[in-house]
Amino acid sequence: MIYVQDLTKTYEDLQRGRFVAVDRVSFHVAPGEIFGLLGPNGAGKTTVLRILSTVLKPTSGTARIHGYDVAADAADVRSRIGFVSNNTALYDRMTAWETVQYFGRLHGMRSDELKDRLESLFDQLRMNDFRDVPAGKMSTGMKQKVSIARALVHDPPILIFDEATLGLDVMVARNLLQVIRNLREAGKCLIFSTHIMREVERLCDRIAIMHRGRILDTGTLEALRERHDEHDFEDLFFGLLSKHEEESGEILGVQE
Ligand SMILES: Nc1ncnc2c1ncn2[C@@H]1O[C@H](COP(=O)(O)OP(=O)(O)OP(=O)(O)O)[C@@H](O)[C@H]1O
Repeated sequence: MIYVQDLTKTYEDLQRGRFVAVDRVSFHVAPGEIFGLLGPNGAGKTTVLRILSTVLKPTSGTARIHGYDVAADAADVRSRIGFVSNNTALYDRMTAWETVQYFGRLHGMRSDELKDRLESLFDQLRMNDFRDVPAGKMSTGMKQKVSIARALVHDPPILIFDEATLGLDVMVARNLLQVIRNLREAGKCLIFSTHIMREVERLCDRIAIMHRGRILDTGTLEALRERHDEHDFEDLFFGLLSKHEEESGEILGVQE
């Protein structure tokens, strides 16, 4: 289970001064659910996910993963999550098998248990034909599969996908979406962040629409359509963003 309450992150930036990248964001994700975080570039998605994965500390607010606080119990949180982004660095000289094995060992897995887990993961993700290929010679799609296997090796209950389909061809991207659906069937708690509306429509059980650090609305696709009286999801998305821009503009206007 993931609980996020009033999460806020500010950055000190030379150009912008004190900049609020994430502004009082709240949501929860249940086991067996795919929660979509949808927003344009700069909305704050990656910042939220980095806080959940304990890489960044929140400025205020709380996030709990499986009962553990991301700031106070970082090690407990890290052992319970798998994080997949589109730019995971891999060691060029390590093969697919060695890479995933290495991360399994880091998670303290025993050799016999790890061997079985690797066999099953390499089958599931169809990675056997490049088991012994070093990362330096892999295609983007192969590398992405290694990153997914690496995130899944310790069988975490929580999985976070940050723009994970970026740069993948349609076959590999579809395959990844199917892997995510299978993980939902297995009862995992999943967050999937993207700016691609179609992926969210096809995959996510509930969706949060994020813009300029704020969640503008959250719900199932049906609930969002009903609430905003708009069937076309793209129109709904742009409508919400424009309304938010107008409202922020008005507030700025008053202050000036
Ligand atoms: N280290 C940092 N210092 C200052 N500002 C930052 C820093 N990291 C991110 N930001 C700013 O915070 C805002 C949110 O960025 P974030 O990467 O979380 O958005 P995003 O929704 O993931 O966007 P994208 O899809 O482009 O990755 C942006 O305006 C970004 O410039």
